[in-house]
Amino acid sequence: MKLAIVGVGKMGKSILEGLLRAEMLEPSEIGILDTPERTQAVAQETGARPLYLEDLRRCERILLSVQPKDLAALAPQIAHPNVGYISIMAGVSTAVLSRRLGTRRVVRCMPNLAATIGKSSTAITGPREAEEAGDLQFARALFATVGDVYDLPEQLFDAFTGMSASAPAYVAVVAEALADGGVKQGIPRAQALRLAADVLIATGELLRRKHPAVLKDEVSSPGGTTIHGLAALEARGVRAALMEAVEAATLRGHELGKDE
Ligand SMILES: NC(=O)c1ccc[n+]([C@@H]2O[C@H](COP(=O)([O-])OP(=O)(O)OC[C@H]3O[C@@H](n4cnc5c(N)ncnc54)[C@H](O)[C@@H]3O)[C@@H](O)[C@H]2O)c1
Ligand code: PRO
Repeated sequence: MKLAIVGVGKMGKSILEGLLRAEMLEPSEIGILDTPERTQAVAQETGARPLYLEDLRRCERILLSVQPKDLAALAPQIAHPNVGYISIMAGVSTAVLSRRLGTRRVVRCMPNLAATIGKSSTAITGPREAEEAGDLQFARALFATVGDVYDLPEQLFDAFTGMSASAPAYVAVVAEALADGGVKQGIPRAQALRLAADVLIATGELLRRKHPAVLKDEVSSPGGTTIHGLAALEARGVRAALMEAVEAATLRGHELGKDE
């Protein structure tokens, strides 16, 4: 078995689907382990092989996509000397992974939910032993099947998590609030939600071509509608709120990574 995925929830399943879509591995080369019901359902849907804990020792690499709180109980059951580990757990450092799993063949990755549609931005880091064993190279290829991959120094991982990985939730709140604003002014709910999604997608495309400040200035006619809307946003401290959101999420990453 080339790869076992432990935890095929939202993220584990997205990555599984990405690597199957890209034909990086055959379904028969991938094993999955979750609750019995979830394992069965995802195996049936994707063709990946259902695994038991004892099968993991025969896998070349294991992708860990369980919650950080589940690592302590899980690690002793899955620690095998000849396996390379790839983790997407928020906050959990390569040092903690190494200690818990008893190997330096550990890779820390941080994708985001856009992996579901092949548009994740994924940060990757790992020690020399993971590079030498080909684990980093494997992880780069794996995450390239679900979007863009960036090598990132580990000290920036919690910041990357608080910004890029958490951002889909921040932006979803912005979309919902925009739609609420439209509904308050009389636009039907379904139409308001569609308009909010469309303008976020289009603005994302524009932001790839021009600086946010330029885009903002181009939309804001002198004495027009937008500058009045912007003044209201500034009065409510929207910039500070977003910066504080990234800081709070980054600090939570530090906390999640503390190993007792
Ligand atoms: N959701 C995101 O946007 C996102 C983004 C980047 C990273 N992450 C990280 O990815 C990891 C998974 O997040 P998710 O959103 O997919 O969570 P999830 O709850 O959807 O999936 C976790 C899965 O792990 C399974 N699981 C729990 N304990 C297990 C065990 N001992 N053995 C096998 N399976 C077990 C659960 O049944 C569940 O299906 C987390 O560590 C999170 O920090 C999440
Ligand atoms: N979702 C995970 C969390 O909220 C990690 C980043 C995105 O902890």
